[in-house]
Amino acid sequence: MNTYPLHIDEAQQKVISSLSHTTQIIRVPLQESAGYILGEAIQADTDVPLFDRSMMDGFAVRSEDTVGASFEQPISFRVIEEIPAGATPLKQLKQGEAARIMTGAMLPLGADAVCRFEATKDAFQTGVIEMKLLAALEFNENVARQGEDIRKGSQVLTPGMRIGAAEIAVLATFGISEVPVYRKPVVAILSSGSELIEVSEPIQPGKIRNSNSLMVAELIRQAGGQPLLLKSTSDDIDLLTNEIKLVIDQIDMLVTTGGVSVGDFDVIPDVYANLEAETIFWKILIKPGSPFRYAMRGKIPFFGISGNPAASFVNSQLFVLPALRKLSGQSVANLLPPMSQAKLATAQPLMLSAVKQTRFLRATAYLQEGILNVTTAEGQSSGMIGSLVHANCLIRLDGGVIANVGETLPVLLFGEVHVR
Ligand SMILES: Nc1nc2c(c(=O)[nH]1)N[C@H]1C(S)=C(S)[C@@H](COP(=O)(O)OP(=O)(O)OC[C@H]3O[C@@H](n4cnc5c(N)ncnc54)[C@H](O)[C@@H]3O)O[C@H]1N2
Ligand code: MOO
Ligand SMILES: [Mg+2]
Repeated sequence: MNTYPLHIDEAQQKVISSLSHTTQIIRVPLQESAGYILGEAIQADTDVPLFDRSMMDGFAVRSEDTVGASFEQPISFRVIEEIPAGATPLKQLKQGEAARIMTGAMLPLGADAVCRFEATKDAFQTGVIEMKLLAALEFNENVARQGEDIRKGSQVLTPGMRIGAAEIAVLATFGISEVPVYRKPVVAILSSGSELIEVSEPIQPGKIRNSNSLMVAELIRQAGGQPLLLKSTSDDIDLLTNEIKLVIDQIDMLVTTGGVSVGDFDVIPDVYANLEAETIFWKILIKPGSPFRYAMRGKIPFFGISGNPAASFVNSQLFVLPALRKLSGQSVANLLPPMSQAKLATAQPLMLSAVKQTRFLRATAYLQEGILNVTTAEGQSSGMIGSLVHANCLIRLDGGVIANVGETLPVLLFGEVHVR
């Protein structure tokens, strides 16, 4: 184990390199597949579109027949049939002929362009047998060609992609109602602390409600893990050990909150030792969240995150979620949290302690005149949760720095950014 606190970058690399991703594939119904990581490549077994089709409500024509058409000199066409979407055309277009056609309908043989109703004279009413065209059309105008979107045989989705709305649309298009995905990593969450009471319990002197468990569970759910909430337990080594033992064979990761500093009742190191987990490192040069402890029991990583709620949040963003991305099989260029650059828009410069710690300040990033600005939230103490509610990012400030107003700083975005 390390004898000195680790730099954040080193600590993150140690976590990521200690893990390998799950390869177990399950099949889930398409409508429940969002948030899963795709486990197999998806090949296009047909062209998309499957047939040449109209992009407009109007008339299918041969573009060569439209040359010279204008408002002053319309060209007349004989309407030979009507083709609604979903129907197959019965006739082939010959010179001077048009077919009334709706958006999405199959183009008749012979046609190579579609004119909109708006480019014809008095053609909105149905049943007209003569169409007068007011403008010339180019070859392929208002036509979607077979395979122009996706070619048969091409790989449309690759393993490791996170399934969202767009991927669901593609899977639906190819008739994949059962999706091969990696099983979601199961992450047990256990909050330790004799002061903790359940959310539904009335408040008692000296006690606080357990807010960490559900917060961490939600972060895990959003990142594609399956949270497994254990009952929060007092700072009792045996009780905590047993609580974990009950589930140890069914989990991929363990997150404990609290009990990792140097207090008389900070018993998490003993609990991990009881479970024969090997400590990889303890303490990092960050604030909040410095007493973070990382251990491994065989292949199962144990994340001993700090009990202070804001520290719990930061430890989760910096360690738990990148680890989850790796375990879940997600192929992203960088498993670390996505960083952006934002201009410091506070009234005063940020003055930091000279201690060589990387600070993660709760902050709000917003767009103004195309530039990402950031202001710090009121209340940066590790125990505060109020300031998290209004924050959408964490400003990263490396040790011993003064950040001036207008300076560009790295920010870890975790929420939506709005325009101001
Ligand atoms: N002598 C020292 N004391 C402390 C140090 C230190 O270096 N020397 N480090 C401080 C720092 S920094 C942090 S961060 C905290 C970390 O404490 P623990 O991780 O051991 O967490 P606890 O002691 O269990 O609790 C801390 C704080 O958080 C509240 N808490 C705990 N669990 C929950 C929960 N599930 N939901 C809401 N709030 C929770 C708890 O009541 C405490 O107030 O240690 C400092 N001390
Ligand atoms: O690491 Mo603690 O969260 O700095 O207060
Ligand atoms: Mg403590």
